[in-house]
Amino acid sequence: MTLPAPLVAVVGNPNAGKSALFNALTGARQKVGNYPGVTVERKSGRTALPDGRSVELVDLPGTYALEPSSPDEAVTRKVLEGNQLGERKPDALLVVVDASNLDNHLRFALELRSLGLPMVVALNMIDMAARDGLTVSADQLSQALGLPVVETVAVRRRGLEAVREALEQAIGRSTAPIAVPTDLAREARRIAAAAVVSEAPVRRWTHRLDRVLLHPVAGVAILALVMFAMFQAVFAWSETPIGWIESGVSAIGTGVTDVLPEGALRSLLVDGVIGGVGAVVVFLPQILILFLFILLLEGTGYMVRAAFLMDRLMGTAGLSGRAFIPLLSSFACAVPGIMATRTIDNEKDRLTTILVAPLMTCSARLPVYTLIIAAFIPHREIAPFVNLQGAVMFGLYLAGIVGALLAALALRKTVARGAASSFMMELPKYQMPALKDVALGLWQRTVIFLKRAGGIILVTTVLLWALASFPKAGPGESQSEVSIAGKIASGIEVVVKPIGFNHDIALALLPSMAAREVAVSAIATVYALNEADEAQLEQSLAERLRYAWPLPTALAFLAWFVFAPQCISTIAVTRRETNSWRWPLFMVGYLFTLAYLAAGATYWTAVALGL
Ligand SMILES: Nc1nc2c(ncn2[C@@H]2O[C@H](COP(=O)(O)OP(=O)(O)OP(=O)(O)O)[C@@H](O)[C@H]2O)c(=O)[nH]1
Ligand SMILES: [Mg+2]
Repeated sequence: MTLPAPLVAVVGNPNAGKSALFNALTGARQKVGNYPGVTVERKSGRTALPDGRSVELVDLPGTYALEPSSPDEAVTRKVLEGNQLGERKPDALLVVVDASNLDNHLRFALELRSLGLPMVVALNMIDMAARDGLTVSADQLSQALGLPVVETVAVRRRGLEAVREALEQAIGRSTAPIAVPTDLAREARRIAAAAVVSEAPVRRWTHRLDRVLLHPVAGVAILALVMFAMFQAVFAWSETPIGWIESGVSAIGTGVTDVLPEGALRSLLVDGVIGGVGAVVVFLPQILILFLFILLLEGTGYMVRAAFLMDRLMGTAGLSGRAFIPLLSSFACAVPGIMATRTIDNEKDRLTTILVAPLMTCSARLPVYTLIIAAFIPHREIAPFVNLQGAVMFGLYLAGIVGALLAALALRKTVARGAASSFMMELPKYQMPALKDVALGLWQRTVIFLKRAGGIILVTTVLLWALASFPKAGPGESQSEVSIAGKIASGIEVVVKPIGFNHDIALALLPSMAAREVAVSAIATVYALNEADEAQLEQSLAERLRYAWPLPTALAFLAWFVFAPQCISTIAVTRRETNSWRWPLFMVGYLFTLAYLAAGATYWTAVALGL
């Protein structure tokens, strides 16, 4: 009776070069099949050891950790533990690691030691590492890791004989399991550092920076600080350019007033188009400052680190780490964010992400937030370099994020029951952001914003102008009460009065379903129609609001906008991406409920505090 050839499983992180090494070792002697019951390819082949014995190699899918997060990874784990149907338990492991990405790849290698199987480590891609200015020593790595390590360049067939020799020595040797270190990432970093002979400055700096920026406490604190500074800048740097746009808009308005005779056309242009759309356009500088920060952070390589830091936090809320990028793009707009959830392959993970994406503060909320903040929150330093206005804005963004995490947690316990799958990402080197890309990104945001202003916002505002202009108020009557829009608003007011909303807000709510910024243009238009008084027209919208609204009402309005799904496009894209009306309706329902409760709680708390 002949014994079957020893089985060696080729394992490692995705893209380590497993298949390349497997192909190089087995040459033409490969067989392809499927694991019974699962659609993962089983590729096996033979190679001859120096002593003439033959071993069977099986090439496994790339895996980040023993805890599987995908069906592929589940197969890998089962094979390694000898539980996969149709596969015997391996006699040894050939662990392939990428030399230029050692600390990431060593984590899995360290976990694998707990299986108690003989292991050989192929230190692959040393050519790529050398090109990056990194020299790694197989001997030093072997010592630090306590395993045989062989240098390979799989695609150039370098190191194949050494792998075969190492396998020959390893197979059959009894090996005790080594417990997985408690701080796996730190241990992997330590061992990787011990293996490095020399490193180019960029790589060294990247590692030094990462030690601080990826630290679970310091790193998160720095991220919060960066975000905080970003919102401070949104207010601090925008004042001057906003002043320019305001003067420009008001000059155009005066110009048109001078040229046209009094009448409906003049009112349409001055009160509707220029007054309404102009009130939104002034927020362009703030949006650009916000995106300048985001683009710079992306360009330096920091954004991926932010995702890495958030991964754990999102995991506790039941969100997949893959949700980070869709949620991050939802800060620009939930529509592309929701479309980006297609990269999440688990259905429940994806649904949860879609349902909470509208809670990320999109740039369309910025005009609303800024208007109310400028009107009601004093421009005052509460600490050195910390302005109250920026702090409130930061708080509103934070409220959205916290709301999203809590909502995800609740959804995971109810309609989208299940646990989140984690993922690992490759961290790029730090670099100077390419200014051309940043400029291009800002230009694109400008175009998007102005197109919205000239499109949906203009159309809705003109429509509202018409509804708010007719029928005309008689003497002693108020235009905003008598008009069609005013009548509709009075109906809505009944519902929103308990949460402190007034007639102005009730009037803005319906049209701002088309686009959130319309809340600003609508209020601006209605005020322009209402007040023929020249002196009042000279005042900015913020100044007029300050006198017209009590503070608790303004705060309730802010709280409302953190949660309310005031956006038809988001509802439409949710319908398309989930392929039914069920989830968009659910989303609208739960978000409006949250908005109502939050606004009410804010209003009554503020009233109780005597604000
Ligand atoms: N320069 C260089 N490239 C390599 C080396 N080994 C593999 N590659 C390349 O790296 C890429 C990934 O290699 P694969 O063998 O497909 O990696 P894998 O580990 O099987 O990846 P998954 O199956 O996705 O987990 C391919 O483009 C290979 O050509 C190497 O030693 N040097
Ligand atoms: Mg492969």
